Amino acid sequence: MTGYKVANGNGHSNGNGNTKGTNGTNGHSNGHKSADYTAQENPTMCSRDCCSGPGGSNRGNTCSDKKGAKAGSLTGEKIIPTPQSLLGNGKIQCELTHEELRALRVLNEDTYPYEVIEEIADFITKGSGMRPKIGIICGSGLGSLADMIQDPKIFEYEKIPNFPVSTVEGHAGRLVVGTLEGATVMAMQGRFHFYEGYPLAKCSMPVRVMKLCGVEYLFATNAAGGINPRFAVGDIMLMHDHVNMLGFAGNSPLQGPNDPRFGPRFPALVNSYNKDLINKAIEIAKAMGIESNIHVGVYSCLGGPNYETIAELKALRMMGVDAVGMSTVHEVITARHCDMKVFAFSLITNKCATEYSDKKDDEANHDEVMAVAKNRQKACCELVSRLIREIHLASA
Ligand SMILES: O=P(O)(O)O[C@@H]1C[C@H](O)[C@@H](CO)O1
Ligand code: HPA
Repeated sequence: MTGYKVANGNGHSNGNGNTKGTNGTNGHSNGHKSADYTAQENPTMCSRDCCSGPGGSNRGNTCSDKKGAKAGSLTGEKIIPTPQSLLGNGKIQCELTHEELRALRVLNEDTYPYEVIEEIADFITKGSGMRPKIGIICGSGLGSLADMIQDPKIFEYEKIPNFPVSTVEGHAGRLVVGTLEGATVMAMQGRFHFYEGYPLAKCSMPVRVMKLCGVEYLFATNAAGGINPRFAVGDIMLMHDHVNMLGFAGNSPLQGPNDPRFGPRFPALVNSYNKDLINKAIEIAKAMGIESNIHVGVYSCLGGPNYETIAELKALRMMGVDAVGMSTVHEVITARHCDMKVFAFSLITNKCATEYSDKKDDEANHDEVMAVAKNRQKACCELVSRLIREIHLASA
């Protein structure tokens, strides 16, 4: 390993296992045409595939006319508007305001336009009266990182326009803006995971919000399984690289049209993890007396929500992966795309078995992940706050 001053030599060992739908625009012939609908004529709308599925497939064939739809029930069931039926071909008029329609469209889109991200960032900077310099993403069970923030302004995700919501235990679902060690920061207490059903661009959209709020440094943390046999539960692995397994499968947060206001079409990802910050973190760990619990290594993100099979873990190890999780990589890609400096670490919450065994102990589980995170939150908080202090002092 080059470039890192790990004194205990127990860190990274590279390599070898040791160390949308449109509404009724075609095909719909059973009595009603989407273009005929107005709020006045028809306050309710059929939500079946025949009306609201892609292209109006007319599959249901039970929806005979708009009179039937207006009555609100054709077969005794309640008929409700759907996003697809409302957003179809632009000819539909309904009682939703322009803003509500736009919000529905954004929630149904995979990617967020620059202007929408800008609006979210404005909402946060105006609401907090701050332009934070450091963004923090709290991993599973590591929400206490955000509890350290002084004079916090708290934004519940559900109250932020066009923001997704957190669905995972251990991810509170709020954005905390304030100061930490003198620096202005914003922290996500709860991130979005691919397995929650969000596309990767949506999972990492908050990183772009951070950028437009003024954030220059991204601190991303996660709970991860240790594959490197030298890692113990409770250790911290500073990420110096990653293997993007979702990318191997052709999935990226940068897929789709590229908006150059965020960054280039083809960003380079070598040196994604800031070496100076890694070295500073190692120095801090020495000063804290936890040097023997610190490693530098390679993280890989799988889609989850299932934990990995033994064969998968063996394969990851052969690829040089030291720790495995279900997040962070797409956030880092998005951050590097818009030229943020990145510092990221994994808290090793469980050891991953790479040999077959009947021992139940070998099975990862989320309760254990949360319990270990709770136990180690103090050390993680101290590492983060001391590093932020260094950044702040260096820029003062
Ligand atoms: O958000 P992170 O990556 O810290 O959460 C990890 C991965 C899964 O969400 C969960 C599994 O226990 O913890
Ligand atoms: N695998 C994937 N994600 C995880 C693990 C794991 O073993 N532990 C915590 N998050």
